[in-house]
Amino acid sequence: MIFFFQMRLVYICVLDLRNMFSFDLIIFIFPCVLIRRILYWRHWFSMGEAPAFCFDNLQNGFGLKPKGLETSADVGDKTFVIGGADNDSTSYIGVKIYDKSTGKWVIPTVLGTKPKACKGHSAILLNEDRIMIIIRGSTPDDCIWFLEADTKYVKEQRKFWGTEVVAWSRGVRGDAEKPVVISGPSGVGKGTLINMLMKEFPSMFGFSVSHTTRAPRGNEKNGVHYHFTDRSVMEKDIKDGKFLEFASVHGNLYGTSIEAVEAVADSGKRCILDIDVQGARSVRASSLDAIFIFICPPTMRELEERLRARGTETEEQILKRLRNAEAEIEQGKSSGIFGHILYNDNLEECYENLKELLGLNGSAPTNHKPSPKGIDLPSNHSVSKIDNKILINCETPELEKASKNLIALDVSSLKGGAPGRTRGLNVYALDSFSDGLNEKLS
Ligand SMILES: Nc1nc2c(ncn2[C@@H]2O[C@H](COP(=O)(O)OP(=O)(O)O)[C@@H](O)[C@H]2O)c(=O)[nH]1
Ligand SMILES: Nc1ncnc2c1ncn2[C@@H]1O[C@H](COP(=O)(O)OP(=O)(O)O)[C@@H](O)[C@H]1O
Repeated sequence: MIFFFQMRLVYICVLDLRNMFSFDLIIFIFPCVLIRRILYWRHWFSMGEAPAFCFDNLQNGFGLKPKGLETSADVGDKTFVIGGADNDSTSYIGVKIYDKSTGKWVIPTVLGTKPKACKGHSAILLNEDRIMIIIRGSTPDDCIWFLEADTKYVKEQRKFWGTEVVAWSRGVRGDAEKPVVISGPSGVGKGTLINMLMKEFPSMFGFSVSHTTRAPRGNEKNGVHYHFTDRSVMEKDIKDGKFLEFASVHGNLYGTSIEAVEAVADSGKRCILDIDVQGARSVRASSLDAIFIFICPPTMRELEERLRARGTETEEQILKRLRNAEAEIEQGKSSGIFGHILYNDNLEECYENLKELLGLNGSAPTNHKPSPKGIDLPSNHSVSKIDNKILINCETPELEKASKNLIALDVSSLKGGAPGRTRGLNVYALDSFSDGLNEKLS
């Protein structure tokens, strides 16, 4: 009996639906769709703009649908929308996040160097944690960027800021040589040894110009020896994540900006950092793979004589530096931070030892890598992805004449990343590229 009534109910429902279908169903469904669209658009109008992209079903984490100036990518339950103006200004590409779990839009804290606003870009999701952006019609050095959405760095920064965080990183071809970190007490001869190295191998080494709040000495130039900075400005830059490391040394603030190290690597040179033991410890804990060298004085008495003979500090400053020197030498020798300890007794001998350690004594080194060139992309191209290769199909009239017009970016050995550059991009033309175009990429 109950079964009979249930069947009857199902039958009536089906009949009702069939009756509704022609007219009633349309009346029922249409407002639902309309309300959903209005709710969806409301997000956009509350952001001050109309939707300029469409969400697509991404296959295997790849495939973004650019429309107008914006692209979007899903990472976990968040949709990252890239394009339009930056939150603060119209100069940079903006980022906003739609959190599907809460149904809310979030403007994230944006770290790293941001790419400038552009006429358009393509975007591809890589490894479920970063989005590669290819900027149309930009300069060769400025066309590949990475927006880190869920990398280790972003996860750490999210905890630190207590907000949603994304981080930009510029893509660079090839890899950089290991930087050299040189530490030692004030007056031991670090600057002297570094100057000798830079003078003998000017095309090989570049100095990481630190920031400091100390006053310049008579012969020191801003931007060459240090970036002399106000404490408040430097503290803000540190908070904004612009420094690889920083420390309070002899009562002043010193720090290595990420840009200082990356600029040297960009020029194809090996970066030298003259930093104190605390700074060396921070670099050691960072993702920067470096060689760590500690310079020791022959005796404390000799150190004092060199400091006094240099004549750049007041008596009070000299005494402070000498007091700090003992602890620094102790740490330099026993902390395990430094892979190499050199004694600077005789300057020439110490310099020879330094060169040997860097593989530079004997004949002039020949293994100096040329500075990696940028990628020369035409302004019109389309992008696709196969495994670890991004294929860029060029559409310029010049390239249409070529037998093939594909550029491949190999992203299988990416290194580094935000807050510095993403290195290790490998770029090549596909096989039957004409010779002239192959040259462009070499
Ligand atoms: N942590 C850190 N230390 C630095 C930096 N730049 C310089 N120093 C160190 O600060 C100390 C004082 O440097 P400076 O005032 O130039 O005096 P000097 O070493 O006697 O010539 C030295 O031990 C430097 O190695 C930096 O960017 N970070
Ligand atoms: N081996 C050495 N013997 C004697 N004087 C030295 C030696 N090395 C460096 N000096 C001198 O010691 C002083 C301090 O050297 P500097 O390079 O300024 O030290 P740091 O950069 O470590 O503070 C300078 O006047 C320099 O010419």
